[in-house]
Amino acid sequence: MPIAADPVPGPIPVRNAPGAEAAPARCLDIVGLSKRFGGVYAVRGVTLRCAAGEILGLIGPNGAGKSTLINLITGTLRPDTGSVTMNGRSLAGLGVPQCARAGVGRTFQNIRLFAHLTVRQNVEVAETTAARHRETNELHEIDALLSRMGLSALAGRLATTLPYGLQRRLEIARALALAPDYLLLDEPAAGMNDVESEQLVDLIQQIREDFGCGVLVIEHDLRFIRRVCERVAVLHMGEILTIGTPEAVLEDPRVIEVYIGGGGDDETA
Ligand SMILES: Nc1ncnc2c1ncn2[C@@H]1O[C@H](COP(=O)(O)OP(=O)(O)OP(=O)(O)O)[C@@H](O)[C@H]1O
Repeated sequence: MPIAADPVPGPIPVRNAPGAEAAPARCLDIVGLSKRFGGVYAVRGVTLRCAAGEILGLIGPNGAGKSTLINLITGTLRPDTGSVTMNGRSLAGLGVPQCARAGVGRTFQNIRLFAHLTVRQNVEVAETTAARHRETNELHEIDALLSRMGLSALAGRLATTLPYGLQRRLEIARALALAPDYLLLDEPAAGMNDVESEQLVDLIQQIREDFGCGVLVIEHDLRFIRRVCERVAVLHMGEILTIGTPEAVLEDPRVIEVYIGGGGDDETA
């Protein structure tokens, strides 16, 4: 029998929505960030302000430096120069767990769930960590997250037995359990069919509304980026080529040249 997600419920009452009175400024600031491998810059002088509650896209052809940038933000890699701050707090020198505790949640290009744990346990691990280090509320509780992501009925299944699209959703649920101020999604629509991808657009927008966190989306699917993002930054050879609205960016001749015309990924819209 095919495995199906529960219908995703409507909005949960908002507590930390953008503009809510007690909401902190949840900005992710990247200033002059550089990283070299050998003599080659993977990321060079990148400055990017991810505004509170913003859904910001990060695109660029293969090898542009997107994964390196996300790894620098999340503590997987140490920058050679530059800084990353979350809510004004420097993440310099912090490792992966400390960055997560500081408010940076992420998913991975190649899904990295705990294979030997159930769907529920995968979320539980993150929720337990968050309860010790972050201010959480009822939205971050395991059952609420599973319900929000349409995974309640699958809670007892081993995570890796889920279809690909649902594993991606589970990764988002696990990242949200950490009560992040900023959520970094690395190719969240990869491997999804059109229907799943469309549902994911709605889900990401709903997550932003409900949880009040900003979202940085790395994605090759430009149709997806156009639908979900308010601004898009283009990375090319490790540097920011341009930042703007999806319409302006995707029609920019320089972007078409390096990203679409240059043998990059097709926009299938
Ligand atoms: N650990 C590493 N050692 C050496 N070079 C690396 C390493 N990681 C990345 N690079 C190089 O840095 C550059 C940027 O790679 P990166 O993976 O960040 O690009 P990307 O935009 O994420 O590409 P893709 O879309 O294919 O995932 C590439 O030239 C890559 O070969």
